[in-house]
Amino acid sequence: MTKTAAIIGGGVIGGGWAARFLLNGWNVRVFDPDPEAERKIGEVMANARAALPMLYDVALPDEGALTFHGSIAEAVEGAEWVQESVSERLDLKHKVMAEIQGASTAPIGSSTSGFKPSELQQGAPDPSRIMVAHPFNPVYLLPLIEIVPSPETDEAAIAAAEEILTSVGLYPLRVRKEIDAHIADRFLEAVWREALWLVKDGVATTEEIDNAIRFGFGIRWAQMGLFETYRVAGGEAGMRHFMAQFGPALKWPWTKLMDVPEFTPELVDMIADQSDAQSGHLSIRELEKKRDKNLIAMMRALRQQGNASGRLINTHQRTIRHLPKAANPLVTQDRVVPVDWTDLNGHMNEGRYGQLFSDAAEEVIAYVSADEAAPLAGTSEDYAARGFNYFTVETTTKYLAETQAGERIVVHTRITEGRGKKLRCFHEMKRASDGEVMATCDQLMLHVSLETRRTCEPSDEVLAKVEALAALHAKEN
Ligand SMILES: NC(=O)C1=CN([C@@H]2O[C@H](COP(=O)(O)OP(=O)(O)OC[C@H]3O[C@@H](n4cnc5c(N)ncnc54)[C@H](O)[C@@H]3O)[C@@H](O)[C@H]2O)C=CC1
Ligand SMILES: C[N+](C)(C)CC(=O)CC(=O)[O-]
Repeated sequence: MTKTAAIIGGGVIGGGWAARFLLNGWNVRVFDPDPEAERKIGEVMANARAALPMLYDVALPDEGALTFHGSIAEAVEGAEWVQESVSERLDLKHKVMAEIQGASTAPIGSSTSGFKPSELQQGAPDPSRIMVAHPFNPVYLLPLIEIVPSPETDEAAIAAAEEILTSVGLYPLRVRKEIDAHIADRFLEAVWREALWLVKDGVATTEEIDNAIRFGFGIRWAQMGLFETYRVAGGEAGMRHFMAQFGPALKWPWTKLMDVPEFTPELVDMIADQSDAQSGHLSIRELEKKRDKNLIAMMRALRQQGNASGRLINTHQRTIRHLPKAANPLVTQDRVVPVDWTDLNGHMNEGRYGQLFSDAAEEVIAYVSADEAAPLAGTSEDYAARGFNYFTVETTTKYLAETQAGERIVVHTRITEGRGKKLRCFHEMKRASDGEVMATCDQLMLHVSLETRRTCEPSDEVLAKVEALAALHAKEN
């Protein structure tokens, strides 16, 4: 049965939450008194629909239903999860929590950037169901959610939150003790404070500060964070040496510590003018699109390495992927062309067709070798772990129409020869929207032992599945 989330407050963050749940197959019920809320969420949804599917190599679940409601009580009806994302005012959050709990017993996550859960729980009918679930913008792409319970939050509610958020591809990080601004915003604020001083003191422009981040430590942080990065920087002696060498510098006046530059009109003008000079030629929507494409390309690179956010996406993908069903043809790919697959001609590069048809062949191998008892049942990875695979020895690809990033494509595969060690497939890549055939690939594979690295006969079970599929595909459609 389709699950339901209620989103209370549909601004920048509530819109992102709505998109994350909807694109993962949940129904979403929204309440926001702003008459513009529906339009704003529509714009976030458009960005999310263009972006999130590109992170995966399989189709996301069918989108849930998005509905708007006239009151909090109506919006939370039937919801398994309530996400509060109203403006950052404690009195408003208290009022909203009371209204939610007047109509629902579901666990509630608050998007608050700074308030502690015990502050949110003050005066609430049932504090045990309230916790902070702090996301990062854009919520539909960035996986981190800081889960901050107070001692009054019920363990079962926290466990439910962790399960729900993981199921939609998020990374719930439980914060051990409540503290103002949780973990990440404390860093962000410290960095921002320093940056304001550097601009005010004329040391750097907004663009130079951004360059100092994006050409250097910003890239490092995305894959190893802070401590692992510094451990490596300590050389062979690791963290102890790093601390001995750079620890004393913490006491030198490298930073302005807690001093905050006053937001005088001059400072605000200086920063806003520099920011306009840096990025004013692009609208916010254009900047969002640029940001989303860069994030997708970076996270897909981390997927290839199986690290950090990339590892999370790989794990999540396993939960939404399905083994192809016996059919003529077999549907071996259903996905959206990601931004990093295009080239300077602005279309999908020919090398990526090889990747796509290779992925389609992996699905055929997964189908014929599926062993329900095996740990990775239903993936070709599992067959390789059992010491066998098929190697490609010949392909002929025809490129029939241009393919753009963001297009949903399907691959239909037929087994044209399935005898002994031989497995020959004919793949047709089609545009999902109109069924136009955009490329074809004739691929011959041979069954191989990964131990001897030589061809060998498949087992009787695998061969029987290959032959049955070949017989099915020999029939006219
Ligand atoms: N903008 C950001 O970068 C991030 C914000 N947050 C947190 O998310 C929350 C929301 O922030 P934003 O989305 O940025 O603000 P926003 O101003 O874009 O959206 C707030 C929304 O709440 C709605 N609202 C006001 N009163 C309401 C009520 N009684 N019931 C339902 N909706 C109501 C407003 O109409 C507005 O659409 C805040 O707690 C903020 O700290 C968390 C992470 C990042
Ligand atoms: C600026 N902010 C404190 C609202 C930022 C966040 O809370 C998280 C983010 O997305 O950077």
